[in-house]
Amino acid sequence: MQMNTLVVSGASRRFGLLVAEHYLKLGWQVIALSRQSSPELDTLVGKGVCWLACDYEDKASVLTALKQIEEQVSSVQLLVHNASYFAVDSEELDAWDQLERFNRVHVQAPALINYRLQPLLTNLDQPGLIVHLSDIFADRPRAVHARYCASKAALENLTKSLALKWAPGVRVNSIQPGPVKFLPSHSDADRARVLGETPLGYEAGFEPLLKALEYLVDNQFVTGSSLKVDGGRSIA
Ligand SMILES: NC(=O)C1=CN([C@@H]2O[C@H](COP(=O)(O)OP(=O)(O)OC[C@H]3O[C@@H](n4cnc5c(N)ncnc54)[C@H](OP(=O)(O)O)[C@@H]3O)[C@@H](O)[C@H]2O)C=CC1
Ligand SMILES: Nc1nc2c(c(=O)[nH]1)N=C([C@H](O)[C@@H](O)CO)CN2
Repeated sequence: MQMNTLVVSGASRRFGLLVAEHYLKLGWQVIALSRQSSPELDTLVGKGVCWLACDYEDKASVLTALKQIEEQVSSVQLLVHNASYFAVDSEELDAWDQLERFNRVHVQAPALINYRLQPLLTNLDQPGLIVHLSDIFADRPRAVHARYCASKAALENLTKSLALKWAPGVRVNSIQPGPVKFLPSHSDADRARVLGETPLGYEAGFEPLLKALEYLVDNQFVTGSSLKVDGGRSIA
């Protein structure tokens, strides 16, 4: 029986690393993309994960990774675009330059990879699945993150248009996380404020996102959908 193949970006740490580890344990062939590796990812490489350098801001880097993927596999069952650049609207970068960065990471690189790997994902018996990691802020933006939110909103729209375009051979869905895991840069005050705005009121970690991903993998009748995993923050 042919081995399932996962391609996941932003795999050096946090949620991307968890996804790579999870599917490796399930016996999948895992192709992990990131700008650099990490000690944790190196450990997974030692267990069989294929790491490819891929900078979502650099088209040449993405094209090189795509060539390497096409040389290694003849089909892909799951493609997870997790890579993300998260920042407030910059004082240093103007809207043009900062949106250039956000759009490359959240829109252009995912689109370039999706279009190129679509033939490897297409299967009428068991459609390949593309999952975009989006954000609840895509639908209900935060002023301080206006440019980040705009790029994630574009990713949401791309999710739906590609789901229409490539059905029934490929399914395309997004996951919209809420405050699942803070960054070290988040102050105690930030954390308290955010959790105060979240009805379930706690930092859930990445496991709920993994459960959402598994649901999308398992449920063959879901495409063009966005799954919110946010402790209720988007309705507060
Ligand atoms: N954590 C949370 O609470 C929330 C997360 N999300 C979304 O969920 C996803 C996972 O979240 P989380 O793990 O916290 O994300 P991170 O902020 O940890 O970023 C994910 C990865 O993106 C990679 N990355 C950044 N820039 C680039 C680039 N130019 N090219 C390639 N990779 C890049 C980083 O790896 P490296 O630097 O090694 O390249 C990093 O490992 C993200 O898409 C995020 O936007 C949404 C809302 C809330
Ligand atoms: N790439 C990332 N995007 C986002 C993160 C993150 O850690 N990495 N975190 C959030 C949370 O909503 C956080 O800001 C708490 O509200 C949004 N996007």
